[in-house]
Amino acid sequence: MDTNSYDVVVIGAGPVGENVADRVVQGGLTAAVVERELVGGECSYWACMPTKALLRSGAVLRAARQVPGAREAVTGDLDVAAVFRRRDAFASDWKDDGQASWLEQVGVPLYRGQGRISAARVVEVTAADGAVTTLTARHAVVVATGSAALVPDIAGLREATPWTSREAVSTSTVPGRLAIIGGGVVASEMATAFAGLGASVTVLARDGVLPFAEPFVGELVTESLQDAGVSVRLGAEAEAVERDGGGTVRVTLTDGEQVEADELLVAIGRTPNTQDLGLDRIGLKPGSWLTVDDTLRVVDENGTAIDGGWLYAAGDVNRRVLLTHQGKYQARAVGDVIVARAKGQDVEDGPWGRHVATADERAVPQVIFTEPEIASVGLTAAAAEAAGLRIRVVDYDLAATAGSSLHGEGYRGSARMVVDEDRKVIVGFTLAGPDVAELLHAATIAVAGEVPVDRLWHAVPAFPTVSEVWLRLLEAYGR
Ligand SMILES: Cc1cc2nc3c(=O)[nH]c(=O)nc-3n(C[C@H](O)[C@H](O)[C@H](O)COP(=O)(O)OP(=O)(O)OC[C@H]3O[C@@H](n4cnc5c(N)ncnc54)[C@H](O)[C@@H]3O)c2cc1C
Ligand SMILES: NC(=O)c1ccc[n+]([C@@H]2O[C@H](COP(=O)([O-])OP(=O)(O)OC[C@H]3O[C@@H](n4cnc5c(N)ncnc54)[C@H](O)[C@@H]3O)[C@@H](O)[C@H]2O)c1
Repeated sequence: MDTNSYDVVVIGAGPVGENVADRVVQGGLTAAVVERELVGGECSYWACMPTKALLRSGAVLRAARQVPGAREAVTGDLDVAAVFRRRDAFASDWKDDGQASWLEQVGVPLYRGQGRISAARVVEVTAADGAVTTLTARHAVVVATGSAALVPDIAGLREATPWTSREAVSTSTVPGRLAIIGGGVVASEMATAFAGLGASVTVLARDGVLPFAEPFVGELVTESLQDAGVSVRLGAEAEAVERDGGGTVRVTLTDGEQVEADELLVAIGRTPNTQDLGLDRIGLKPGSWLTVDDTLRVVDENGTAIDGGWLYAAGDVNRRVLLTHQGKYQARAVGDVIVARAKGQDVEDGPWGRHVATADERAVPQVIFTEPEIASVGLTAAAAEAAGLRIRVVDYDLAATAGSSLHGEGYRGSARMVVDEDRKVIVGFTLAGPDVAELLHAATIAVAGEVPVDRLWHAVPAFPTVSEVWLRLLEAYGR
């Protein structure tokens, strides 16, 4: 048995773990990373990058078809094999040499295998050949093990070998008929992608389509999925599933109706990768999400850092926000706070301080790459009200800007600004429309920067761009 000591041991080399280790090393400490699969994690190989590659070709084709002059040049349909080849390249053909060598370059040793906490500050790594290496952390262990698709206990579902996001994202065949359980982000993006690739898609959206977003988001995405031939079954709940000898999957709904498909994708949320992590060795429950304080230190049910505070959790596994960019933001905060604590420096843990992830609560940006694209930051009107804020909501038809009419024919979209009336700052902003992703950061700056609405009148959007919606929203709000 080898024993190796580092200042920090990071379990999980997804986007978050990689960034924690890098940050710690930049701060002058040593760090090692443990990874059981591919360096780069879910995001690089089965989530963000390959899904967006699957979606992009269809989006470009739709965009070209909306512009006279370009439309005439489009004479065929998507080249499905070429779409999959591009996806493969974005998933680095499911090889992690590039990211593993980046770790080497930044001075972070990689231990391949299953990491398990065996005692305070001690991590055992079991390699594929069964060899065990023991790593000791002088200052901190950071759990960045991410999450996996949640498969619910629906009768017959597991036996029917459903797809999770992993299979959907990495397939190289388009099923003739694809049924999807769920109406969230994965369901909406994959319905968009596979409908574009030629599948006949049915979405079983028990709780609606994108129900956590502003209501117009679900309406617009549902409408456009239906225009693309997708059957969107709002309120449909799967009760039983079976796959027959011929490979057909039959989903029986609670109302007795049956939906048939060639593949079934389950997309109802995530479960933390903490099952086989040794949590029981330190008094925590295997399989549970790890609760953290504002400096990302794992805490017990009373909010007390466990065992003197050597254990941190960042990224999906702490359930604060299940998004890559937000996990990497946490990674920067957690890397810096571990360095500060190790060096006896001041910890800036007040709101918006250097060592906390305040934006997780009120300023999370997200883009959903459906048709139309959805770009949002901060609170929805409903969430702001639930948080007790006195708000005013301003809506604007995005298609009414000069920029959007130039963008393409039949532009459909909407924008909503949620203003905290007591502080006169924007606390939420949602855009739905073609190519709105790149408009989002302006809103993120306004929300995180708490820019007063009066000052925003001086932030003049260029003409003729879709960003002119900012001016229209301010005009509707008044001054
Ligand atoms: C289909 C899909 C599309 C998505 N698209 C987007 C998007 O467009 N934008 C966005 O921001 N987010 C997106 N997300 C979310 C994003 O993928 C996650 O938020 C992100 O991957 C979380 O990063 P992480 O490092 O916390 O975890 P992960 O990426 O899950 O990485 C964790 C790593 O830890 C390893 N690991 C786990 N347990 C152990 C152990 N015991 N020992 C050793 N190694 C271990 C795993 O193998 C993995 O490599 C998407 C998610 C899905 C499912
Ligand atoms: N573009 C992006 O930013 C992007 C893309 C994909 C995934 N993600 C992230 O990945 C995570 C996982 O995505 P997801 O779509 O799996 O989860 P989700 O939380 O977005 O949506 C899951 C949906 O399934 C519904 N649901 C829950 N249990 C159900 C059941 N038993 N039967 C039917 N419906 C049920 C929920 O009401 C919810 O609407 C999300 O948190 C998301 O942030 C992000």
